[in-house]
Amino acid sequence: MATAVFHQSIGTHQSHGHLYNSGIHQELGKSSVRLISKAFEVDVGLSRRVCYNSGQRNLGVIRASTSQTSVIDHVSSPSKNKESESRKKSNEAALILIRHGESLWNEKNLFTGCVDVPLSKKGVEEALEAGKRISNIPVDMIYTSALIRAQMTAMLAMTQHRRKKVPVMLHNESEQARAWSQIFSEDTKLQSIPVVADWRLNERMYGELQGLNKQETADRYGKEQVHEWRRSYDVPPPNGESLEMCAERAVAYFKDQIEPQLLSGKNIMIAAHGNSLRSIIMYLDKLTSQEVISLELSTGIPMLYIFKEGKFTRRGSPSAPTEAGVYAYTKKLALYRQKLDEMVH
Ligand SMILES: O=C(O)[C@@H](CO)OP(=O)(O)O
Repeated sequence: MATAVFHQSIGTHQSHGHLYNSGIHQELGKSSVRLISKAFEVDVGLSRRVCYNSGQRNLGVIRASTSQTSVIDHVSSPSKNKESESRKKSNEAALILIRHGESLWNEKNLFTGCVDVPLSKKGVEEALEAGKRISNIPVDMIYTSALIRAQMTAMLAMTQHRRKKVPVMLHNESEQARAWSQIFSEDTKLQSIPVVADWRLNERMYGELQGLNKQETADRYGKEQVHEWRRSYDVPPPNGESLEMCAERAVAYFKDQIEPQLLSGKNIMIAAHGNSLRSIIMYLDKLTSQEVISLELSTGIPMLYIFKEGKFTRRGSPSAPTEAGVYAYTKKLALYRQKLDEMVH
């Protein structure tokens, strides 16, 4: 299978698969970073449990704790056999993936990971531009990470959408948050797009590299070592997540929460991060752990997939709202665009 590369590639370095030098833990250790790592470790622990459960595909417990919303229609969790049947008969749905626009730490060339940094001015512009590119594609639900740069990107992009529905953040963190954020008008609900934020779509936790300058780190530990930390599949950066570990929670979340929505015909946008999206694309495009090494995602470039009969087909990136080709991919997309045109005239 040809290696999938979106927009640009950083080259063809090979992963050597050897372990990182454990001495680096002491050298790079910073108490603030440690705190973040600790907080995250708790979550990673939980995700492991989620992953074991997710093998069964019937996730009553996880669903109950994460998918109650005031705006979303509930999708029941089908049993394994029924699921493969319903996959075959599934409705067609669009899936848009967007890596957040440039952040203030991308601008400074710092490892960011789970540090919660906002977009730069350029990132804001990229998010608006991404929004223009997808302004004719239907979006029924939005998933973002728990990090502000992905959330800003999703919200800014939606300001450009021609359908003018209002993205509404769902707050299911407590009973009170849920109760206090209810919408009491069915009409208003219909004009809203539920936005689900979940930490499992977060950037991979970069461990003790978080906050360090990428160039300085390469100068200090060698280009090859740093490339291995950044792009290999199974070598984690010091005290951080490898892509494989990131996939354990991001792909599990995608399968458990997002795929059922696609199966029911909902058009979905996911605004997330370079590495959480690399792991999801690896799953969608069935890339090998060798192929994913050269998969690079640029900031603010939307990628369109069509989900039909249980299969994901990558349709590339719409380059402009006026571009005819993208909307001709499927009848449904063409019709949607036509409706939007009629609404305006
Ligand atoms: O710093 C990070 O969090 C990521 C994305 O910007 O870096 P990398 O390019 O190494 O995946």
